[in-house]
Amino acid sequence: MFLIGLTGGIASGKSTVSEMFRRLGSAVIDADKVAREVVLPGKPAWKKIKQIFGEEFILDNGSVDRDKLGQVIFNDDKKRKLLNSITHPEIQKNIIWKCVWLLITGHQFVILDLPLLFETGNMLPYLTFTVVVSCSTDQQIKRLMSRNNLTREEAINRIDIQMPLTQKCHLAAAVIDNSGERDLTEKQVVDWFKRFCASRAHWKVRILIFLAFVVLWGFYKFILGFFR
Ligand SMILES: CC(C)(COP(=O)(O)OP(=O)(O)OC[C@H]1O[C@@H](n2cnc3c(N)ncnc32)[C@H](O)[C@@H]1O)[C@@H](O)C(=O)NCCC(=O)NCCS
Ligand SMILES: Nc1ncnc2c1ncn2[C@@H]1O[C@H](COP(=O)(O)OP(=O)(O)OP(=O)(O)O)[C@@H](O)[C@H]1O
Repeated sequence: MFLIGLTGGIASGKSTVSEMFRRLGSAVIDADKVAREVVLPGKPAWKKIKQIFGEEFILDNGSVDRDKLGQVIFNDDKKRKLLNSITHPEIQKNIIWKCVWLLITGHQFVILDLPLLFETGNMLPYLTFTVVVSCSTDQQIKRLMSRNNLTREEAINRIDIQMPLTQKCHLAAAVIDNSGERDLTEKQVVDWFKRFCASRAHWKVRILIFLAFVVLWGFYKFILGFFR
């Protein structure tokens, strides 16, 4: 299985790109969705949030008040680290189980859309390849302001708490530029998908050569034993 870590800055276009990979046939694990699953009412992380952050972060219907929690953790390093220490181990476990399930069910390509891939580093040892989705800081600010209804200051603040996008681009094996029109991004996605397919084909050939070698070696030993 090819497990491809997809990351980027906040609102740089990770979901947009992972949706393009999904349309080409990849399975996608979205860490933001997993982060929502692990805080569903009654789950261990939900209990800890209720206990540590307080009842005021739980809505009447029992779910976590995401807006309120966001207002706090995006403005307070200590509280963010605290929330991370509650949610990240649960998110990681859930992702690993999802990967095992996708492996068992025969999926060849899995895109792991993980915003904090390089910040936490937890999933890096399991990945075949890393891809960063990039755009300019100005585009990030504009997209974040219009999607999340934030002020410019709030948007800049959310960008600044993550590792700089330029640094992520240096760490990744590939960069997909999402600063232009969506169809330009899609062309790059198709191109990378073709390369992944070619790379998998190379692996298949290597495995076949190895198996052929093992069979020939066994046959050679058998013949040698026969004439002794
Ligand atoms: C604070 C929460 C409740 C806000 O929820 P909300 O629905 O408003 O935002 P959402 O979850 O869709 O996140 C949007 C983006 O914010 C950024 N972000 C979220 N959490 C963090 C964090 N702890 N540190 C840095 N950036 C973060 C990511 O780029 C993410 O894609 C939520 O983000 C959360 O539970 N965060 C902690 C878990 C986490 O680290 N998630 C990130 C993916 S592993
Ligand atoms: N090439 C593009 N041109 C214009 N708008 C775009 C482009 N790509 C993405 N967007 C818009 O920018 C916003 C952020 O995109 P998206 O949700 O894919 O980012 P993300 O990196 O997944 O965000 P997050 O970090 O919050 O998970 C969305 O409203 C999306 O529709």
